[in-house]
Amino acid sequence: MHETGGGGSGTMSVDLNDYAIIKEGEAEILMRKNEVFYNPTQVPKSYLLVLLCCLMRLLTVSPSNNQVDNRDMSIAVLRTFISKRKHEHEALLLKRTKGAQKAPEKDSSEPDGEEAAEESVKNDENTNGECEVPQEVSQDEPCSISKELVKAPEGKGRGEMRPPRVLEALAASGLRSLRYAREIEGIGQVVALDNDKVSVEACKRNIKFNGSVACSKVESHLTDARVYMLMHPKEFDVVDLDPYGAPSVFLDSAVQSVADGGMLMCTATDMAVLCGSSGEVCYSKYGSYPLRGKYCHEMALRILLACIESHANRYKRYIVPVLSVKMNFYVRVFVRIYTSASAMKNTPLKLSYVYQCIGCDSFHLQHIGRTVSKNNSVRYMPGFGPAVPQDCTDCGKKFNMGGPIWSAPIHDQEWVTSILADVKSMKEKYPAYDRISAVLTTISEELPDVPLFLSLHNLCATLKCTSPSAVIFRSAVINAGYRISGTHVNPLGLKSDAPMDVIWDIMRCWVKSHPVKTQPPDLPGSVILAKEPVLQANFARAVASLSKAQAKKVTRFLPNPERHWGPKLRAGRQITSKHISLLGPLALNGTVNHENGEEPTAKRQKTDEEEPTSNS
Ligand SMILES: C[S@@+](CC[C@H](N)C(=O)[O-])C[C@H]1O[C@@H](n2cnc3c(N)ncnc32)[C@H](O)[C@@H]1O
Ligand SMILES: [Zn+2]
Repeated sequence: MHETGGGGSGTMSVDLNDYAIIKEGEAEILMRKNEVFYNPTQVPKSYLLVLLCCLMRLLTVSPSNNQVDNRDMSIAVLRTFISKRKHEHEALLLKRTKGAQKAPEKDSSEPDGEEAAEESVKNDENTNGECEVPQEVSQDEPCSISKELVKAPEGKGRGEMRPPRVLEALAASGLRSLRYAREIEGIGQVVALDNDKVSVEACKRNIKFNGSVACSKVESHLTDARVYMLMHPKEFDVVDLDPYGAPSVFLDSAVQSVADGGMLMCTATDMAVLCGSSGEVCYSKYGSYPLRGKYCHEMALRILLACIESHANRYKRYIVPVLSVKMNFYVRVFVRIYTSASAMKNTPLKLSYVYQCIGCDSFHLQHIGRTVSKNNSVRYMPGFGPAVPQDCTDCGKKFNMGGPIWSAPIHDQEWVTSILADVKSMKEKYPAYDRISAVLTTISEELPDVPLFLSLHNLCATLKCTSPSAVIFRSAVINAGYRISGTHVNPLGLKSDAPMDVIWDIMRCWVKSHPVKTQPPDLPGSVILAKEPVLQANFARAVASLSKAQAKKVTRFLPNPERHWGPKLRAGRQITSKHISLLGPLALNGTVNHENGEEPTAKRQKTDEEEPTSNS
């Protein structure tokens, strides 16, 4: 028998023989042996599905868990968040001290960013939507740091920073909250919610099992997270959403619960929806149309960001993404949230529609909004359109239109560098070190201002030619005067600021020296190759054709850790013949086939239904 207690929350008798102990990082959680289902993707809300019963034999289990990546990455981001916030706080105090010295008659009641934002809102209401702001108001600078930050209820003196409070809105057994509390120095209270009674009981048991630090820092509540977040506006420095499937129903309340300058961390695992298996479902959940293609996972990230921004805008708030990752079979974004009615006007500049050719997969972005600068002011205008003619100038086919997507940067490279440096300095603290450091390394080399990416395989499939090596192709792009990088989303993806006509010219030149068999003349590839290239591509190897990490042979991608790697069923669900027909026979292994269940096939069958009807 084990008496768990402490933190003033009473004691509880637990017969350890009934449990397996699952350890991850410094946290340990108890799983009932006779019920245990250790879902390698999520720690379940109930443990009915007995597929991995061999685990029951183990007393202590080390999770081979791809959710570990998710939690490790979140811990890494949180560590950087705490250190950055400290610096911002010190800078704010310094600014205030200097301000007070310059104008001693002004006291701390001077409007700060938040009050200024409120004033800006009032001004907006008075101007009846006339969108002009003085140019000297910085368009990009996050303009408010929470007043709460300096209230320091737990601090010793005025101006001391309060330890960040974290809300894990969908906590299940509490493993994530426990890791945050036990592993992150300087963290404040962690509130773990779940609307499932069994999960909350498990969470409470686990808090006690993890000893005094956990007991003093982590609290667990049985409640609907949406209601709780609405009841606690701007109260949490960090809100973590890690749902089964789509986070969309939680976003509206989550964006309201984050303090100014705070962070929202949000996972979405409904990749099939976000990647275009049923565009209308994606539209109903996220307000954007996905497009099927090799870049669909990056598009998924950008759809999620656009959706969060749209919820934030409803409350005169806006987001600043610091890190957006596609890992395994989910996407997760880390965004800061600020309040400013004037900065919010920039949102349409950060969103775009995407036109994707149904014949050759060329894609083009169209911004929703633009600005016009005149004298000392900026005027906000709708974007110019259309960005493309009715028919693709490369192959003559029609376009599908997707989006809107977030087309501004999805990472803050300074943050990425700090997170990566921090992760490397504490290697042993991250069970998923290899994976998260590889992802962060690749992200650190991504072109920050290029949304979406090309697939060399797709280009070659369209032309039906052999593929140049990535190094040769990258060299040709660089030699043509453009930039190119990899993407963490896809080992074969290439981000470039070269326009599509340049890309096709490079490929036309490649085909001249690597001829293709004659094809029917109306195929997109034949139409493209029928034109002479304007640009004469130079395939001589360019110095920058390998990224720094590639040149140093630093790992950028890891192979999947096991066969049939993919999302598991929601905990507690039985696999039935219905699932097998939906998910394929591999579902019997508890996995959804990654290729079939998650990502639409690369070169899809183009059906008549996919062709947009003509306007006439
Ligand atoms: C994927 S699990 C969370 C996993 C956890 N974050 C981790 O890292 O181990 C999602 C949890 O959300 C809970 N949930 C679903 N809807 C909820 C709601 N409206 N309010 C609170 N919890 C909810 C479920 O009961 C489930 O335990
Ligand atoms: Zn085309």
